Amino acid sequence: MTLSAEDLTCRSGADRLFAPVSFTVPAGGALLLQGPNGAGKTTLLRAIAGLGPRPEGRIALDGAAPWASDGAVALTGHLDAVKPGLTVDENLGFWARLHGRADAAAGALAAFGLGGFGERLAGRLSAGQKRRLGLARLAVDGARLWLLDEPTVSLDADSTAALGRLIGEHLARGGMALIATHLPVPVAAETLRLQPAAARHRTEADPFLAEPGA
Ligand SMILES: Nc1ncnc2c1ncn2[C@@H]1O[C@H](COP(=O)(O)OP(=O)(O)OP(=O)(O)O)[C@@H](O)[C@H]1O
Repeated sequence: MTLSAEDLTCRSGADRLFAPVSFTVPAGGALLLQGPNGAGKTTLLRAIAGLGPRPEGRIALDGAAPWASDGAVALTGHLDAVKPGLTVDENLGFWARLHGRADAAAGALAAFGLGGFGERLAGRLSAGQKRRLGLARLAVDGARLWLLDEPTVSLDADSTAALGRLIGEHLARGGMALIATHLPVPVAAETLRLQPAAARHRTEADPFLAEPGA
C-alpha cells in the first residue's frame, strides 16, 4: 500500500496555493506537512479526503484516487466532528458502530483519558477534551490513511504522548499518516514543506475574494 503524489497542488479561486509537490508515503510511513499560515496544508488534506475542489496533479492510494476508496481515508481537523448534544459515550459509540468496532470504544476513550467522561455532553468538554474525543475516533476507524490537521493543538503533554502512541500503532499495522502541523508531533516522519506559490495577477473572478465594498 502506497500513497504517491506527483506535481500536486491546490488552488484557492484562480491562484495556485503552493508550488507543486511530489512525494511517496509507503505502508507504515508518515509525512509531516509544514509551511506558513495560508500555504494550503488544510486545503490539501481536505482535497485528498474528497472535500472541496479536487487537487491538481496526480495522487493515488494504491493506484486509485484516495477520495474514491471507500473507508480508506480518515480526516480529523479543527472541527473534530464532535456532536455537542450527544454524550462522549454516544459520540464514540456512534463512530465505533459505524466502523464495526463497538468493542474498541471504551479502550479508545481510556487511551485519551476520557474514561470518566462517558456521560458528559460533548458540548461541555474543554477544547483539549473535545480534541481528544475527536482523536479517539481514529482508534475505532479502520481507515488506512489518516489525514491529521494540527492534531496536537489544545493537547496537554499526556494527550500528545497518547496521540504519538496511537499513530505509532497505526503505522506498525501498515497504516499511513499525513500530518499538517506547526508543532512537534511525537512520531518518526519525513517532512514536506509547502512553499507558497507567488500570487499572480488575477485575471478572472476569484470566488474566495470578497466583493469590493462588501
Ligand atoms: N473556506 C474557504 N473560503 C475561502 N478561502 C479559503 C477557505 N479555506 C481556505 N481558504 C484560503 O485558502 C488558503 C489556504 O488555506 P489553508 O487553511 O489551506 O492554509 P494552511 O496552510 O492550512 O494554513 P494554517 O497554517 O493557517 O492552518 C488561504 O489563503 C485561505 O484564506
